Amino acid sequence: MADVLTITRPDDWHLHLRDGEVLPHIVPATALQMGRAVVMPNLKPPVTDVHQALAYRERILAHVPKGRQFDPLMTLYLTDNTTPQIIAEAGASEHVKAVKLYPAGATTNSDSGLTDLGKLDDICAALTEANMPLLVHGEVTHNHVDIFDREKQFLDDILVPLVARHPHLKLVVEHITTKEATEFVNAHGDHVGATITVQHLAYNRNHMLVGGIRPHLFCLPVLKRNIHQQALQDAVISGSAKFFLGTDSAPHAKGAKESACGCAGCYSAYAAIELYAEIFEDLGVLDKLEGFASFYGADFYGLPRNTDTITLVKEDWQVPMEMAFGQDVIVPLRSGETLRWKLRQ
Ligand SMILES: NC(=O)N[C@@H](CC(=O)O)C(=O)O
Ligand SMILES: [Zn+2]
Ligand SMILES: [Zn+2]
Repeated sequence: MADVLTITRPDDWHLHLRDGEVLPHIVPATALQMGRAVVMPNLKPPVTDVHQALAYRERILAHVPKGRQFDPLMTLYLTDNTTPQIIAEAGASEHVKAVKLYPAGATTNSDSGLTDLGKLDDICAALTEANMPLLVHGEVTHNHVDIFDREKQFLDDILVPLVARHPHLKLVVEHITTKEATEFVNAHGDHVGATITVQHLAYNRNHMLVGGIRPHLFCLPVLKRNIHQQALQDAVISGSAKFFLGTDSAPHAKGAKESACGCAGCYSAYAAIELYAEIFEDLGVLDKLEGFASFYGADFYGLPRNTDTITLVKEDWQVPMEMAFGQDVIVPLRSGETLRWKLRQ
């Protein structure tokens, strides 16, 4: 088995960088690996127009290590006040690449999200016109729907009719977690894709709940049963260009996760490509890593593929138990464990 793996530089098509005093601890991790990242807009308050997105982008760029060319691809947060005019402005801007739909109450900082999904039609028409993708956190939020069924129900109730009404809309179902989501994506044309995280490939709900509750594996959409994990693994094994890398790396301070009401989100960006490499190798498809990590997302967004490369070497290293996070600390995914691949810097 090869001990050195050189691939085209990857991109992260779903990333939370947060803001303020944690940026110096969070931005370099991704900038050292990835050429670009789609930066999620769920700040407090959320990023809702081009002006705010460009200001946030500058705050991010201030923490990119010298000598690295890292391009943050910005997104706007859809609220009840988003207009087709705002979408058109985003479409005309060089640095805003997509719009993110959070159903109100679905996840971290989603309280400004869309309360009336009926408003989506005008937005989708404007997005189609601008050839910009709609990124969705695909979960319904009704109290009576079981948390493990919320993604499937969103597909059935919202996305199936939406893509039927907007057949040319580019749609990314973010951080998919179910067999049904892989089927939905596969059943549609090239304009429907999905991101897949490290944690949803590597774990199922047993890992989170058997033998004690592991708050650092809690993210949204929540880990599902093993047949769903296997469906996601099958999606990447298939090598289909509809599925691409999106870490959904979502750091929260240790205390906010190890709490009576713990926050959702896993921090994987510190070693994103190494973590995916290990999974792809375990699945016997290391040769499919480059397409998933470096080609298919760029192709979907209609952006050029990166032209430089990164090299991973087979070298055991131990993940720290904690990492700096502003005044706080964060517990990274696989903290204290040994990883097999290391990015050569
Ligand atoms: N994935 C998560 O569990 N959390 C994300 C929000 C999100 O992507 O849904 C976060 O911002 O913390
Ligand atoms: Zn989400
Ligand atoms: Zn996310």
